[in-house]
Amino acid sequence: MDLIRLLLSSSWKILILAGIVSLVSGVTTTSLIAFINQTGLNYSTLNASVIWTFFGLCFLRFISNFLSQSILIYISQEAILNLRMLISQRLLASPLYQLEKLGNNRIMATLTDDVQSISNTALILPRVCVNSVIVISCLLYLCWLSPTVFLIILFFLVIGITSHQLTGNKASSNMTLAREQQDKLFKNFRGITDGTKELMLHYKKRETFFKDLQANAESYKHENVVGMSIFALASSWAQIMFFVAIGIVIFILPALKNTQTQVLSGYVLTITYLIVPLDAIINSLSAFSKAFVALDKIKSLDLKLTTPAKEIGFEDNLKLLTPSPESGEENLKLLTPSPESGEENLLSFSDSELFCQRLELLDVTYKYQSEDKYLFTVGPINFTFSAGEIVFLIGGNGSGKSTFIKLLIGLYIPDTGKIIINGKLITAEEREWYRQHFSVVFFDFYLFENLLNLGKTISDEQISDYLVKLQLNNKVQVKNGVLSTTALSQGQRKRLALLTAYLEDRAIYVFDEWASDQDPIFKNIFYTQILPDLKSKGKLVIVVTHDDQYYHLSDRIIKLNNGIVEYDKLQQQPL
Ligand SMILES: Nc1ncnc2c1ncn2[C@@H]1O[C@H](COP(=O)(O)OP(=O)(O)OP(=O)(O)O)[C@@H](O)[C@H]1O
Repeated sequence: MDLIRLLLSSSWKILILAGIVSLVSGVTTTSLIAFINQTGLNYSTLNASVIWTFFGLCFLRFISNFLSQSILIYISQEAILNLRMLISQRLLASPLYQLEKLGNNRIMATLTDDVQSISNTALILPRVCVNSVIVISCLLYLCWLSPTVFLIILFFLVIGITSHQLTGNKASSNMTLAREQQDKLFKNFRGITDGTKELMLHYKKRETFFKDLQANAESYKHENVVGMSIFALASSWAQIMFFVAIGIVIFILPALKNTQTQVLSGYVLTITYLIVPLDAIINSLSAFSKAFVALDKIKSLDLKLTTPAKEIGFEDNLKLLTPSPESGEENLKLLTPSPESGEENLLSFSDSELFCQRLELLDVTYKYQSEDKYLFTVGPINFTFSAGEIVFLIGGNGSGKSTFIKLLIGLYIPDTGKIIINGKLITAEEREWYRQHFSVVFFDFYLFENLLNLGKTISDEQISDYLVKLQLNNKVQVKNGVLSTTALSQGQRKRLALLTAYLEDRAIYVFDEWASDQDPIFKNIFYTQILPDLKSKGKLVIVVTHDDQYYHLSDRIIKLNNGIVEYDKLQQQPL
């Protein structure tokens, strides 16, 4: 509920307006029924003013109904937009280890399925609101017509709704189980997209994989069928309660109390009209139940969506997320920062701030940990790096090189120890700023087609020159800073990643096994031309490598073994 409050808090004024217009719409609907009831069945009172009043009410009902639905549609879509932005923003602000722990499947399932479930309710929410007003005003009208009839209807309404709620709880637990299966299904779907080649090649593997997928899909279907059927049962029961109520009013009431047929038909008209909106409300409850399951799932990601970023100690992107704790309003505004407000400038650091003379790591350690046990520890690590140095980081598989790199560049937060750049200690406040010193090509890099030339004035011609140097000019063109394609071989894509790093022109370069999938000629160019070129520009270059034939070209070699520095030596004859 906190989350819903937060999502709607930005549009509370429009929400009040929607409430007023919905009220007008509902009251007009009931007035129309009352009007038909009072005058329509009595032809002797028919005159011009009655007809004008009738058409006036029709017009008011049309306008207010249209307006209330439109406003509510706007509000619900705005809430979805805010939810998408909020989740994406908090995901980007979450510590890397938390995202790695959640895994891509859960994150993707939330960004697509959970947001979709909430979107579905957003589409029916306007109708539910308008229908609720109609039901309430019809009930009030009934109460005015006859308190006895009102009490009969209310009695059956309470029985219908209570029994619906009780069975609905059981259905919700099935919905929750179905949602759990959805996470597993997403894992299977990733297997299809990422493991297509392996699955195509191996019949047995494909068969086993498919069986697992089928089991998960069937389990998902089963839980949904059970959950939905329970809801269908509950809805049918609630609806039949209403017909029973009508039966009592028509068949039993006249026997107990002398009631005119005309008055009786008035009750029946009102009650019959009540059934349609009530039916719509009851039928939409299953969608709401699914949305609550989705909200719970989003909460379980522990992204702390409703807590202001400042209070939850997200060390990252603090400057991007500075909500006002009182209302949450500021939070939502900041989801779409406007250039005029200057908010976009908050994260742009001037290049003069981002130099690196000296980078020190003092007793830095990091532990991967699961609930109860430590899985792997890196450190304690003590290094001092200087500008214009080429450092090779070597070690066997699983020795901790990539973990060390993530620590060094500020993606992992050290458990103990200090990182100091140019004499400045890096604390939570500075971490975002600190990361801007690095250009990194990760082993599992991601290539953004259109994020090539950020904030720099580099012409397409200059970029084309780099493409020539990287021997990619026949494959890729650049127009307005956007690459024509990234559909290339793995080695060529890695060269494009290198181009991105080059254009970033940062103080420290880190390459995680960059050369491993380059051909011998380009591997040679990398070690003998590109690295010295960066060094000559005063960059600190850290290279994770297994290419021992080039070890002599570094200024310094650091070897890791089981997370600990095995040796750290300066080369006799560096480059
Ligand atoms: N997300 C993680 N959660 C838990 N343990 C991890 C995680 N990532 C890596 N590890 C553990 O940390 C150890 C070091 O991994 P790391 O990726 O740093 O090694 P590496 O030296 O880069 O290996 P390689 O040369 O194979 O890339 C591994 O033994 C692995 O078990």
